[in-house]
Amino acid sequence: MVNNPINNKFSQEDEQPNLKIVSNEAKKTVYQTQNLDLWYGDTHALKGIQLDINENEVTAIIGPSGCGKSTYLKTLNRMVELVPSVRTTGEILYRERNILDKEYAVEELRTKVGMVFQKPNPFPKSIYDNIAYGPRIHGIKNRRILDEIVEKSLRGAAIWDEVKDRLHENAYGLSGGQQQRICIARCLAIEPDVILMDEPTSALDPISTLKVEELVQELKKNYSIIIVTHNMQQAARISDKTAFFLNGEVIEYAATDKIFSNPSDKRTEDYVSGRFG
Ligand SMILES: Nc1ncnc2c1ncn2[C@@H]1O[C@H](COP(=O)(O)OP(=O)(O)OP(=O)(O)O)[C@@H](O)[C@H]1O
Repeated sequence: MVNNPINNKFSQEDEQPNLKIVSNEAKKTVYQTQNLDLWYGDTHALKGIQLDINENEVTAIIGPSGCGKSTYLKTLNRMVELVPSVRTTGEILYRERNILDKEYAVEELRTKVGMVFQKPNPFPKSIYDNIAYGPRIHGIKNRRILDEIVEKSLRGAAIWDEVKDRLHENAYGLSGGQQQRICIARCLAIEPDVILMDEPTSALDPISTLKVEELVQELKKNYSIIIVTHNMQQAARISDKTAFFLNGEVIEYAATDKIFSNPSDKRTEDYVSGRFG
C-alpha cells in the first residue's frame, strides 16, 4: 500500500539524523493539491494526488512514461482542460484559491503561471517581439517600458549578452538552446509567480542543458518552479523536492536528497536506481 507521502515525509526524515531536514515552516505553499483525480474518458490518469508545493523551490516530477507527470503539470495551469474528455475531482489550491473552481478565471491563472515546453516554441517573430508579446497583450504599448521589460526578461533568462545586438532578427535563427532561453524569457516577461517546465532540456545538447539548469537554479530565488523530467541526474542536480509518480499515483514525495539516497518506498528505489522505467 502506498504511504501517504505528505503526512509522513517529515517525520521519516526526523528519524534520519544524517539527512538534510526539510522544514515546511519557513516556506509558503504555492500549490496544495488535495484528492485530485483526473480521467481522460475512461482512462484514470491521476489518482488521489496529494501534493504541497513550496514557493521559491524547484520541485521535480519524475516517473516512467505514461505515469501522469505531464497531465499533473497541465492541471496546474488548467491547460489539461483543452482535452474535451477530461474530468477532474478534488481541489488544487493556488495561493489558497481552488483553481478547479469554474469561477476561477483561467486568464487570471495564466498571468501567474508560465509554462515552458519540451520543444522550444518561439513565435515566428523577432526576438524582441517574442518577449514583448505578453506585455503587449496586457496593454503595454509604451516603447520605453517595453524595451525595459525585454532587456530585463532576456537578462533574467541569461541570454541578453548573446542576443542584445540582434533583437530584431527572427527568433528562429537562434540555436535550440537559445530558443529555449527565449521561451523562458517570454515567460518571465509576464512576471509570473510560478514557472511550469515540461522536460525543458530533453531536446537540447549537453551544454545548452547545463545553461538551462543553471538558469533554473538562479530563477528559483524569485519564482517557484515545477519541472517534469525523465533525466534523474537532472532532478538530483537541480531540485529541492522530488515527487515520484507511478500509474497516476504519487508514490513518494520528499526532499530530493532523500528520494535519491534513502527512499522510503521500494518502487521509488527501483526506479531511481534504474531497475525499471
Ligand atoms: N489527450 C489525452 N487523451 C487521452 N489520454 C491521454 C491524453 N493525454 C495523456 N493520456 C493518458 O494519460 C496517461 C498519463 O499520460 P501523461 O502524458 O500525463 O504521462 P507522462 O508521465 O507525462 O508520460 P511521458 O513521460 O511519456 O510524457 C497515459 O495513460 C496517457 O495515455
